[in-house]
Amino acid sequence: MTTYDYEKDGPAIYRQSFATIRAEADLAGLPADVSRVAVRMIHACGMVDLVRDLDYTPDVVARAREALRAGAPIFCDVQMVASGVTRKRLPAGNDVLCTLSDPSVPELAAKLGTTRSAAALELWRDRLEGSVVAVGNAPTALFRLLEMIEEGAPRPAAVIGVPVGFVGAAESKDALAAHPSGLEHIVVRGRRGGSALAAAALNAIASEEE
Ligand SMILES: C/C1=C2N=C(/C=C3N=C(/C(C)=C4\N[C@@](C)([C@@H]5N=C1[C@](C)(CCC(=O)O)[C@H]5CC(=O)O)[C@@](C)(CC(=O)O)[C@@H]4CCC(=O)O)[C@@](C)(CC(=O)O)[C@@H]\3CCC(=O)O)C(C)(C)[C@@H]/2CCC(=O)O
Repeated sequence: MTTYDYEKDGPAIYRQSFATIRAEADLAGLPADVSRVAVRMIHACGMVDLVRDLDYTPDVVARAREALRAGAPIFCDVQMVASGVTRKRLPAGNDVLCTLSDPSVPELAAKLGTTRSAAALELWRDRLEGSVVAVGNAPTALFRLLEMIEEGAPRPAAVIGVPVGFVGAAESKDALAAHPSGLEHIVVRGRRGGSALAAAALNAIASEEE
């Protein structure tokens, strides 16, 4: 049997990863709190050039952290994002909610003529005010959130907007960044994104430790 020489110490793997990211990624222009979030996002996808596409409002990390400390719920577009949130990092035992699998959603989507991901946001309204929203997959969910806010829905405290893909992903993130409501946000411009990135950003925001 071949014996491979590889690192088996979990904390050592993390230390080495973060040191590599800090050596290779150009984090110099980022505020300290956004830089920590960027490191975690790069850690989740292995792309040190992600920083190039990162866009954010300067207070997004502070506002999201404040909301979480006050007990705000976290709304996720898909279960993959919700599953990636490390519960023990959450400062107030915050609820992590994904309404995509609610039995009412398929019918709602058919009625509204949209995806299930977008229709599922109709079930967020009651607790949307001051919440933290993490969109890692579905561009239609992010577009729908912006439409709902224009229609007068309550405002979340912050939005992690990193849907991935080729249809609507870049456009939905551009729309969030340019939205007249001035929502606090962090986005990865362009096609890149994904549930793992959304969860990593959320986990970094939730606790200050690296
Ligand atoms: C168009 C959709 C896209 N999905 C992508 C990538 C991935 N999706 C996975 C999975 C398992 C799920 N995707 C759904 C959200 C499903 N995906 C869509 C929709 C058709 C529309 C969303 C939109 O355009 O905004 C969406 C269904 C819907 O009606 O909303 C999912 C609900 C489908 C399902 O299983 O029923 C499901 C979410 C499961 C959950 O709750 O966690 C993948 C794992 C793909 C796979 O199964 O192979 C993958 C995960 C990517 C990630 O990191 O999250 C895209 C690329 C985002 C794509 C949208 C853009 C495009 O260019 O096509």
